[in-house]
Amino acid sequence: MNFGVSTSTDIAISIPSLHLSSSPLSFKSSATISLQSPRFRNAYFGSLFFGSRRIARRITTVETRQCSSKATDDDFIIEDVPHLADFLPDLPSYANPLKNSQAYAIVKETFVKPEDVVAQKIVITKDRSRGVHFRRAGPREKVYFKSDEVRACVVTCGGLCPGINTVVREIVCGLNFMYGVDDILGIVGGYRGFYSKNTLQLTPKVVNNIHKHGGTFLRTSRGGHDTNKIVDNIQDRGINQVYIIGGDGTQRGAALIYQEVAKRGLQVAVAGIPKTIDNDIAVIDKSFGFDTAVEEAQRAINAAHVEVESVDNGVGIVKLMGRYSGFIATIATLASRDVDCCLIPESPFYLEGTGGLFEFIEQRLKENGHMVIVLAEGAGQDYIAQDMHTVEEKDASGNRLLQDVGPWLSQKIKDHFTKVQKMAINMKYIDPTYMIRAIPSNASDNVYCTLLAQSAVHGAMAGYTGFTVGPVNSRHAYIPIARVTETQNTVKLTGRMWARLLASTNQPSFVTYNEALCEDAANINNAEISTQL
Ligand SMILES: Nc1ncnc2c1ncn2[C@@H]1O[C@H](COP(=O)(O)OP(=O)(O)O)[C@@H](O)[C@H]1O
Ligand SMILES: O=P(O)(O)OC[C@H]1O[C@](O)(COP(=O)(O)O)[C@@H](O)[C@@H]1O
Ligand SMILES: [Mg+2]
Repeated sequence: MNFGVSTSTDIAISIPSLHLSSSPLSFKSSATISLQSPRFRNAYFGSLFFGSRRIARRITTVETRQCSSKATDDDFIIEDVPHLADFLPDLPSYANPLKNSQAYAIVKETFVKPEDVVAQKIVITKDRSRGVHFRRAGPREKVYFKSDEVRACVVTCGGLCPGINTVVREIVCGLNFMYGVDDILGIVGGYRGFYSKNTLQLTPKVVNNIHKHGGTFLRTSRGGHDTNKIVDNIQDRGINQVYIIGGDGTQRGAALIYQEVAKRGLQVAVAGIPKTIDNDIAVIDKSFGFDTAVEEAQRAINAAHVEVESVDNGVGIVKLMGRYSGFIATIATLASRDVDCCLIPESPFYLEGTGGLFEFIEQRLKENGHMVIVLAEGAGQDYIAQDMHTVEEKDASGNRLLQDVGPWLSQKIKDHFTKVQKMAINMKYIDPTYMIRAIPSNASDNVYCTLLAQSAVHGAMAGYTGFTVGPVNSRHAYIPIARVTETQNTVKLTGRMWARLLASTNQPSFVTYNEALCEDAANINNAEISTQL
């Protein structure tokens, strides 16, 4: 790895954020540090097996002979994931059986190098910090499980999303075809299934066709996470690899399972695969099924447009999913070009007065005779609560239950134009909410799901645990679970994506720059963290 300096000289580095090494480590920059060396791992994991390790490396001595780039001090941070050997130091390792597999026999570099990392910041400025890096996903030379000793399980939790069945299928096939594992259990009905339901035996044959169907073959649920009962069950059943497919709530639950497993000193790898239709999972580029959902949303938007184009003063409203994050609405709007206005949870809007929604609707109706509004289900929730004096309710997982913004907004618009403006409008309201997530994934999401599943399998076999897998700047990485649960991914009002949307629809932005800054900060900090288990 080249740290932006010479490729052939010795580089002395020290690790200032960690007090475990008093003398700087010295290594060849071309071969780089071995993250898997027992010295490295034991030194930095001993007391830290509950969380991610944030390892800041400052290159303190640099000689530049071959490289033209400027030699400067440089921050290089790796946020690494735990490994079973951190709390089971005597764990034996074995040669990876992939070496002998037909699929990988002709691959030039079968195994990912221990020092390969994925940069979170892809656009960097010369002389500025390179930021955070994650361990690259993929098969490792050594595995920490014998194939015939693996007893894996797969569970799916939370809401549906296109592609869940593909991930389940590919975990089963990946374990079986790549690593010869044939003891794989399906946990039925989400987290509570660990202690309240019988398991299913999963084989490549059993899961062969499930990717062609929407939903989850394993069924799912909200609530019911009881860490002790779950880990007792894992222990009782002799499970040693746990694959957990779910969103932010699920990943929080997975982190607790990992911690309990580590506390009990069990040789159990816990791997999270992020799933959510809302695309609200931090760090990763995009969640699987999102593109499929956006594509399906186009059909609803198109229908709304056709309807309102054919009548006088047609106002179409399409409500799409997005509890706290308006990604589906934003991207569906950008993709469609038939949308006049997009309303998302991150951006508060107002109806009356100058710059308000009513004024904009009136203007568009005068100009075009019709208009289409795309509405994320989480938009305007505070507005509705104020207007209707509603009491906040939560679902079994602790997520806020939303007020139905679609009918509320439709009624407000109708009332305003009939009563106040004395203008008849033709309202067409379409709510395809569940239709966009209850479908099988499209081709590209299927490929994405396969990569996620195979990366998770490689990671667990290699002994990594407490990780979530996902693409970071298009490269799959192992990300510490805590990193994906500490914040939620939201549409940034001060970002270029939202600016592109505003430029494309030419809708009012409803907020000033300073308000947008505040909203962005609040959306990150106030992201509701479900606590009810
Ligand atoms: N903070 C938490 N700690 C432990 N488990 C949680 C937490 N939040 C949610 N869960 C569990 O994760 C599962 C799914 O959570 P939910 O929020 O419904 O969906 P998602 O994972 O898709 O966001 C539920 O079984 C829930 O009990
Ligand atoms: O009716 P359900 O199944 O609780 O799901 C509704 C919610 O699920 C979501 O799809 C998000 O689900 P997750 O939190 O599981 O990703 C939201 O968009 C929506 O508000
Ligand atoms: Mg969620």
